[in-house]
Amino acid sequence: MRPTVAPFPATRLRRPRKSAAMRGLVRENTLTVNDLIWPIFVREGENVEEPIASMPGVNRLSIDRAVVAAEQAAALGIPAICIFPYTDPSLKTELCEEAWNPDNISNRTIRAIKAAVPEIAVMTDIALDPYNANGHDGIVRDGVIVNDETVAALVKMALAQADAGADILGPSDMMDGRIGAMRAALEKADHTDVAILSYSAKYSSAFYGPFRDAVGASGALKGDKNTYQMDPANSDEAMRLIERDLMEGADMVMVKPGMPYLDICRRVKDEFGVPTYAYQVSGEYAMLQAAAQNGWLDGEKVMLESLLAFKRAGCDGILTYFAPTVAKLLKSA
Ligand SMILES: NCc1[nH]cc(CCC(=O)O)c1CC(=O)O
Repeated sequence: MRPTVAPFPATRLRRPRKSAAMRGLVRENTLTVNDLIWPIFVREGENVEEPIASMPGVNRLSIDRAVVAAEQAAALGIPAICIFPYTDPSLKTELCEEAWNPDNISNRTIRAIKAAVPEIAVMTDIALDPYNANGHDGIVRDGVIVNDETVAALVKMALAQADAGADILGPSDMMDGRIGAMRAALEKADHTDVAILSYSAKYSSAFYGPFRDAVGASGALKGDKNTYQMDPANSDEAMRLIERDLMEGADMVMVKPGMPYLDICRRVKDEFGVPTYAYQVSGEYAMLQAAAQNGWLDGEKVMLESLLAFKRAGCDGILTYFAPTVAKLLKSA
């Protein structure tokens, strides 16, 4: 970069910060409603909005309420909604067959939303944990999460979601080879327009705790996910995973969690220049909400600041539980 700072007082870097008008003129990044993907949790029932204790302000919704949420999101201009299922414990098995049931809670929600609000993009989650008796993202044999058998199951899951009308598939399982296998299966099934947003750099993080409560996987999970999710110590490895998933047919890539991993977001954008997303995960949401509820932080301000930081780090969009709140704020601003 060429030097742009003449010696003081020729340069006074406070000049462009003098007023809101000046600050607006020199602002490098902005957060807009187009940057938001809203994750929601769905469950059985009718007219149900069940609070999740560790995620204040977030509810598990029955399908009819999820459709209303999608209508509200579309009215606010939110481009995409992402569906996560709370599965009845009686449907969880070792082989996770419910995951590719065309009529599971997730696939019925996709159909209901696409029928009522076709303009909103529907994203899904592809991983076995909500359907697995042991809470893992993959099939477990003799204590080992088996890769290739899991990929075969994930492909069935992906096809069922595409058949239900999903616009964006979100593989969050971290198995090897799953993007290529899904892409090939989608092509073969004539689902040529279904996008894959790969959770490529997904870390084995303690920030997922509240989410596991939300989908009812916390109690079931034995052990940790360290043999498939990434070591939080690594950064070069994330670049290899991103490149691998792009080469296998991912359209968009994700870094997860968000705020503690902004360095990874920046590297991905700089090295690959592809549509890059971050997930502001449940634990990040819980931290900000808890502090705001105690009056320790200004909730609205930290919400906006945390999301703007993702844009500055190079992200094209953010999955955030704050999506409807922030969309309303941006609309009224
Ligand atoms: N594979 C499931 C999945 N998909 C998204 C999240 C976390 C989202 C959040 O914490 O908000 C998880 C949890 C996990 O990997 O244990």
